[in-house]
Amino acid sequence: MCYGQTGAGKTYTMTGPTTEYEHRGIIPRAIQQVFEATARSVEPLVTVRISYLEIYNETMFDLLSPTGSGPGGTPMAVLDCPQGVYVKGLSIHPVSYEEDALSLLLEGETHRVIAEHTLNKNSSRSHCIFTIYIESHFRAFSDAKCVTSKINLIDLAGSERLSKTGSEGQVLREAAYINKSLLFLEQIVIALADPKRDHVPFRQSKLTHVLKDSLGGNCNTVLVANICGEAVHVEETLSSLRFATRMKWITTAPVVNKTYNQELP
Ligand SMILES: Nc1ncnc2c1ncn2[C@@H]1O[C@H](COP(=O)(O)OP(=O)(O)OP(=O)(O)O)[C@@H](O)[C@H]1O
Repeated sequence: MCYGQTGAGKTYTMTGPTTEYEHRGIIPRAIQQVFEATARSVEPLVTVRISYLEIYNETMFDLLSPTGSGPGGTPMAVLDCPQGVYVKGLSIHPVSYEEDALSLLLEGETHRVIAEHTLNKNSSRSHCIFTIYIESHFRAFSDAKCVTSKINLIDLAGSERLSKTGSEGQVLREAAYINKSLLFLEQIVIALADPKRDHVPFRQSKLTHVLKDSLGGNCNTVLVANICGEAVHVEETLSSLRFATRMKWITTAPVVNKTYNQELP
């Protein structure tokens, strides 16, 4: 997950420039590694699926089926289930090759909401979650075993000091949603890091609810704190580093998601 002030390079870190493959971002690299690993493994029969969710102004959109999540389409909702949270109505696409997954990433990118302000010509106005679902079936066991995993690759919208971005109208309204949802995220992180807190209010925003099992659940979480190095941004830099420090206080004890006696395809 990439976190930081607007224009600090979160989208660049996650996706990289479209023209220079050698500088590709974390998402294309993760896709590559997943497919390299599946090609190497002989025993498990692996299926890989992809979804791409956008949260814009507290509303969820399916970047891989934009009309489906628009007006009149399937309403999307975050649901809690024993295996974790999932988004009802979000399309999930099976992919067999790295290129298929990269095409879906590119397709989703073209549907993201962006706008221009003083600090970034192409500022993301939404939080985006690219998810890779991996299911491995092992036939060699007497009881067939299935291992399921999920990688959430998250490009958060950037926090904005309105005095610096000079945003107006729609862009200003978007900034208000972005700053509010990042504040809720920070509150969740503070609550998760406090062992005495017995209630963590994940449901107070779509972002925190969707990320419930990526923050305090059965997961490993890596945060990239993007900062602008100039002295003029020192306050935002300190704020991002404080958030990153709080994230480090959260402890999780992930276990492999195994199920037995699954019907093999
Ligand atoms: N490491 C880098 N090398 C070259 N260019 C970069 C790098 N990081 C960021 N940039 C450029 O800086 C600009 C801002 O980066 P980017 O859009 O990734 O910021 P952001 O943190 O996602 O901003 P926002 O929160 O507003 O969406 C872009 O033009 C991007 O190409």
